[in-house]
Amino acid sequence: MSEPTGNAPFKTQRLVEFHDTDMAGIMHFASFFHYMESAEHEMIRSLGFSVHTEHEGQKLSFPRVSVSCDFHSPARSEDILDIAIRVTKIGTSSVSYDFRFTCEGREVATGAITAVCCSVTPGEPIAAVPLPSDIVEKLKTYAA
Ligand SMILES: CC(C)(COP(=O)(O)OP(=O)(O)OC[C@H]1O[C@@H](n2cnc3c(N)ncnc32)[C@H](O)[C@@H]1OP(=O)(O)O)[C@@H](O)C(=O)NCCC(=O)NCCSC(=O)c1cc(O)c2ccccc2c1O
Repeated sequence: MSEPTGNAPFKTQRLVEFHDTDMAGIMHFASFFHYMESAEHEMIRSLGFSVHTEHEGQKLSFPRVSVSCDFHSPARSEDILDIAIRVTKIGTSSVSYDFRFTCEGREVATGAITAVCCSVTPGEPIAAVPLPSDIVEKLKTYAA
């Protein structure tokens, strides 16, 4: 596991789309999971790699093994959400992130994802493999 570093989180913004809200006029809970996923992929691209990556000729994938979200106040269509991501744990093959959604400083939701670095070989079951050291170094940029 990585040592705590106190780094600043990765930050991005997302406009709440009308189609991501429900009949109560508030953002649907499932949409938060899509926004977390998109923000995580954006963070990974900002670090110079991709969720579709290869290492030493091996295709790597990052399936999720745990995802959660707590909802503190509603978000509405056309709200601009600030999303902050911290890398909270770098394991042997797993990486965990925390997410914080705010809207003009108001806490909207907090969530978490754990993904596992896996090798993907056609015809074989996916299996966890150690995170490559260069990816570990990049992920430390946003370590909590
Ligand atoms: C992913 C698995 C193949 C892992 O099984 P395996 O037996 O190989 O590994 P371990 O069980 O030893 O665990 C490895 C590692 O993970 C930690 N861990 C396992 N479970 C949990 C958990 N519930 N919470 C927290 N941590 C967990 C464990 O402690 C180990 O940590 P280390 O750091 O010590 O190594 C197998 O679990 C599996 O096949 N699971 C099903 C995966 C799945 O179907 N997920 C849902 C869909 S995935 C998805 O939606 C998705 C979204 C994306 O955005 C992607 C982006 C990029 C690529 C792929 C994406 C993607 O698939």
